Amino acid sequence: MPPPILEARDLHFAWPGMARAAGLCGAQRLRALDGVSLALRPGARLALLGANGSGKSTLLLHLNGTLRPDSGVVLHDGAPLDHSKRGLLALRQRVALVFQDPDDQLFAGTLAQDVSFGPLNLGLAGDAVAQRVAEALAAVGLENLGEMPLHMLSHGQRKRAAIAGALAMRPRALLLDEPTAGLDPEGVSSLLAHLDDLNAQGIAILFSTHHLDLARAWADEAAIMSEGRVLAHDGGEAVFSNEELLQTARLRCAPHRRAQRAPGHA
Ligand SMILES: Nc1ncnc2c1ncn2[C@@H]1O[C@H](COP(=O)(O)OP(=O)(O)OP(=O)(O)O)[C@@H](O)[C@H]1O
Repeated sequence: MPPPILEARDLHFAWPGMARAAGLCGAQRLRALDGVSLALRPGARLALLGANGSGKSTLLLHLNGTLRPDSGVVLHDGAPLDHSKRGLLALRQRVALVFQDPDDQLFAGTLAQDVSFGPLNLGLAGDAVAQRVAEALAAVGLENLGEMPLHMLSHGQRKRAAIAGALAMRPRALLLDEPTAGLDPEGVSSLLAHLDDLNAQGIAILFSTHHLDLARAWADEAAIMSEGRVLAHDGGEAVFSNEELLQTARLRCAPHRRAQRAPGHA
């Protein structure tokens, strides 16, 4: 098995104010991450599954160095992350995170301007930047929309634009937080096809979701998060067929039954 590109080892993390909030509402949960370990290997197709609030986004923010753990360590190619400005710039050329809400990521006037931000920041020359922008837009099927103002793109197009911005850094690992949220079925299938192409080019892909069917359809391996812990990380079917595990992680629930109306009730 190849060594991991990224590895989280025993991460603990509490958001500021979490303990106080837990006290106020009587909750038991004091930390967003409670001893998380997870490895992402070259070429992986890994789904990070968990119910709302299980800690997926918090973990992804640790994997790209945005957050620093209270304890534990994230390794990139076997070395602890360097959180200096220079270290993070180097990391983000290798590991790109795409946020759940594209509007947290996109900010420049036109699509092409936005996607060129990362390469420009690397100090690349104009031709090299243009080349990267063209490649990234083509990889997500937005090659004809480069001059479009961002606010004129649909939500699905903005999701793909955010991925293009990440790809322009030519990463080896792409971390996607709920990439299908807000997409219609056609948008989901087109996004998965783009992810297939990227993975075929050797990019390791980790995406978070709470949709079991989606994870089952796309991923080779799955990690299940619950209450700030990784309960299991294994080949897809070993995880997806473990009903007890899926129920513990609140990824399966009893079907909703509509209440019966009283006889004679109009
Ligand atoms: N900015 C924040 N400030 C304080 N607490 C936060 C913040 N972001 C997340 N949390 C808390 O951290 C825990 C984990 O949240 P996180 O967003 O990582 O979960 P998630 O699995 O990504 O959820 P979702 O599927 O709803 O996006 C939750 O208890 C949440 O309330």
